[in-house]
Amino acid sequence: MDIETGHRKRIALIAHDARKDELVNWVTEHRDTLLRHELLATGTTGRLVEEALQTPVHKLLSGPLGGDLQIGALIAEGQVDVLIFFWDPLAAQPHDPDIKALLRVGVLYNIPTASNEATANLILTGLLAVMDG
Ligand SMILES: O=C(CO)COP(=O)(O)O
Repeated sequence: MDIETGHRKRIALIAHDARKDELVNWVTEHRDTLLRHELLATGTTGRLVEEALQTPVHKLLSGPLGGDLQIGALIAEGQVDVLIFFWDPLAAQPHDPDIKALLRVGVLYNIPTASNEATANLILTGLLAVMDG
């Protein structure tokens, strides 16, 4: 897959079902900043973000069907700059091994990763602001 490179950063967005509303609210709040970058997401999350922002999102498979692994592979290939992953701390997921694999490569490749709004805000206001010059 070719994700546009250059000045724009590639931001992967993922949320488990119990936290999708939280992610949709967050992307809506930060719409102007996010629209300056390239967005990719797991299937269902991507559809919701597209609807909320009215902008195209590169959608991978749904998480339980391999979407986490696809985003992990893109991280390994150097095609993701930021990972925003609102995972569910209260419910077991059937694809837990895939989630672990994604989080593992995120650490391995030193990808700024947020699992909650507080950290996601810091990444946007800090890291992306610096990146944007
Ligand atoms: O399960 C997910 C991440 O582990 C998210 O997948 P969806 O965005 O397809 O719901």
